[in-house]
Amino acid sequence: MNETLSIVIYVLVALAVVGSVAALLVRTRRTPKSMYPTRRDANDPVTGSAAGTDTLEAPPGETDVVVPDDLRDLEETPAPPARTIETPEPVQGRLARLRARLAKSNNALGKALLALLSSDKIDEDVWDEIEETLLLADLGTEPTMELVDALRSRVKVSGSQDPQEVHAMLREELIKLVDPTMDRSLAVERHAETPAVVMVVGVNGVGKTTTVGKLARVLVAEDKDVLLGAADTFRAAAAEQLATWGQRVGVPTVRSDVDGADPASVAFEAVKAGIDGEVDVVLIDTAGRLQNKVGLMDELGKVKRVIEKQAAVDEVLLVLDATTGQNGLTQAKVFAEVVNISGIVLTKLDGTAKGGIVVAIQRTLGVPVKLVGLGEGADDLAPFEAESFVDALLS
Ligand SMILES: Nc1nc2c(ncn2[C@@H]2O[C@H](COP(=O)(O)OP(=O)(O)OP(=O)(O)O)[C@@H](O)[C@H]2O)c(=O)[nH]1
Repeated sequence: MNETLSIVIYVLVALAVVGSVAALLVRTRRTPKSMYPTRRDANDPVTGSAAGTDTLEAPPGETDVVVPDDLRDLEETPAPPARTIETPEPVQGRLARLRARLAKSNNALGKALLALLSSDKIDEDVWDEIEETLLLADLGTEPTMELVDALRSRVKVSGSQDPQEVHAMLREELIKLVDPTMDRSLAVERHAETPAVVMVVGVNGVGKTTTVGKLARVLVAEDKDVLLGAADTFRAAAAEQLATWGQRVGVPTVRSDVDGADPASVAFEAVKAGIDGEVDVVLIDTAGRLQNKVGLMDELGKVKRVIEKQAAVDEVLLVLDATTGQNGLTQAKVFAEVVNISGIVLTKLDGTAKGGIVVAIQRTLGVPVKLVGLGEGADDLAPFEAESFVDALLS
């Protein structure tokens, strides 16, 4: 009897022990995970993963940095209710579509040049017309002269009037002008301790916010962890516009709800959140500043200096609107005096036959065009490649 009683007691004790261990395990699993509890590695989940059914992940935790007075309301956009995150179009498909669009918008230029070069006899009048066509495409005076001179002497030396041969020569000379040797890669690789930081600058209305949104999509499609900083505190709706772009691909946005808050502080907080959250890339949108307003341009320099207190700025992308032609060049020069521009984003190339501006800008600044905007759609941003650009012009 005694023996039976001890067995029953043993069984009860054993059951109680197993029960409490199980309860402990379940509770441990339910403990919410912080974004990256330890150093991030390849197995960590990607915030805002491109997977079509993912929901938004909470933005990085609070920072312990002292927030300036006018930024008391600085906040990261609260995680919105679960929503479907868009999957950006893969790079290859996007490029093929955009190439076709570029070819279409520059059709007039390509057709005019080929028609001229196909004439029975390439005489002085034809050369004059070629010159005029290139100038109208915003190639700029010096590059136009160089190209026409080079082509003339090649045609003379070869004695060829065969349109196909002349076309091939024109292609080669144009590629030389666009310069395939320039490094057009984007510096978006994370450093050991800090994210890559990309600042996007330019005058108002050129497409900065749209470019930041499109670029975030490209990076998310490449499985990068991205965070946006809305340092455009000048235009009230800009932060909202940026946060909407971010939400679409599941990327958090650091912003201030105070109108006219100090943009440098917002940029600082964004980079801080990027460091704490161990993201790969922080993209900073800035206000469209009028390049003739000295105060605003000084402010842009300050934004950069403040960011650099915590992390290197890897790219400063100057956004220029291709439809503004030579005016864009004047803007570019003023910006280059305030910050070191590392690359150009040429937007609205879909709406102009003035693709020649690419050459003029690169010549003036000595900085490569790295990206081109070819439409208002979310995936209408393409890396710039000299050869395919020229092929699109001449197709
Ligand atoms: N067709 C075309 N439109 C574009 C392109 N990029 C931007 N846009 C449009 O240009 C307009 C201005 O774009 P935003 O991104 O708001 O310009 P922003 O430079 O941020 O403007 P501010 O915030 O006022 O400084 C919007 O209507 C965009 O849809 C492009 O590559 N092609």
